[in-house]
Amino acid sequence: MARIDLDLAHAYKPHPTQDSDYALLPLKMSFRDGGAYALLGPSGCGKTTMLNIISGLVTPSQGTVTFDGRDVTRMSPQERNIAQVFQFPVIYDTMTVAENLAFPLRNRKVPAERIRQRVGAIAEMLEMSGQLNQRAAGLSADAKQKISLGRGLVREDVSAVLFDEPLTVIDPHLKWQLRRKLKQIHHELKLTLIYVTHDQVEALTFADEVVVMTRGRAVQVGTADQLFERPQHTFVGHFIGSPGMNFLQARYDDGQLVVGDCRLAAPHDKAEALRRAGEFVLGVRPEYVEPAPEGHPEAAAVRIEQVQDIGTYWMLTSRVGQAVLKARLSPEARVPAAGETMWLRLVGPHTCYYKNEELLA
Ligand SMILES: Nc1ncnc2c1ncn2[C@@H]1O[C@H](COP(=O)(O)OP(=O)(O)OP(=O)(O)O)[C@@H](O)[C@H]1O
Repeated sequence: MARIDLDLAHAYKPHPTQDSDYALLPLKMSFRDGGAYALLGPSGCGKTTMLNIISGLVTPSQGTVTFDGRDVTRMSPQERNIAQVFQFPVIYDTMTVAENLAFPLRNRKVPAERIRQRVGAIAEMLEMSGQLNQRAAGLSADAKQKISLGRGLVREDVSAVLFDEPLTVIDPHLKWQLRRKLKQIHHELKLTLIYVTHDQVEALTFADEVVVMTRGRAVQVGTADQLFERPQHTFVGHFIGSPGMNFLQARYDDGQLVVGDCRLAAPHDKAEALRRAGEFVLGVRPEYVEPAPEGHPEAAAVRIEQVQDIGTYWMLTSRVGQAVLKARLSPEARVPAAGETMWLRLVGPHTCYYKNEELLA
């Protein structure tokens, strides 16, 4: 296992001049030895590029990759000792499940007894012990991908195991089970795992820390809780959560926050930073927008546009000035009707404030 440090940028085209020429803008980042990470972001944000730079399939156009302080920037995946699992199964159809799992170990001349133990342990973790002597050719796509996962995890001496959307071909129910399994395997094997996905649920259930990426930038590295509670960038607020954070244009005026036509009391501990910022964006998650009594200093009077029953909660859609405001109400709350005016609290301990997309206070 290794600690991985990136200090680099990457452009596929020569002579990049503007931000949009880069697949990865200049970044500095570390992956802890034995940590489970997810690279999360929409299509084209640079996740696969980052993964391929870590594995050695792509050489960064500038900067370095180090494993435990050793410069590996120009080394191949073999020299870096990386295991990789791709979207689609990479296995030998003519071999049995056991032979497929053993293959990476045989290649490395691991003693036969150790291979037997390790293949047995991995098959058990993946619940494939009963299929060890079956030929891979006859297995379902799900089972074949499980073998690919097993082949990625079977070696004990790898620097890291990298996964590129490995559950794409897996049936939704099994996907859920395998995500949990991978997390459990991580706890048992203590391997450094890096997992690319565009699915926030997949990232948040699998990883200890999630790297959120957009347009070639890693905008925040954090635990599920940190990404939910204190998004460092508006993209994180928007991308994490369902629906994401509400964003409202706001300005500071004489000890108050002006949002649309409403004047709200500025939070004491953040008032100075907001005064200095002048204009900013107020961010509040639908989960933290609460009904408030009429005239509450931290609440705005809003007109309810839509009320949806989501089963375990109500989702209100309202408007503050031009902006849409979503609120998630518990089933015990009094539910307003569309067209009603209601007071909703926007300023509270969970409210975040942004300037130029970055967290300000
Ligand atoms: N081999 C390549 N040559 C040129 N441009 C590339 C190459 N691979 C990726 N890109 C570009 O680099 C940017 C980042 O792509 P990348 O595949 O890393 O994103 P991603 O987040 O993994 O997206 P996806 O989930 O769609 O794979 C995109 O604009 C993409 O078009």
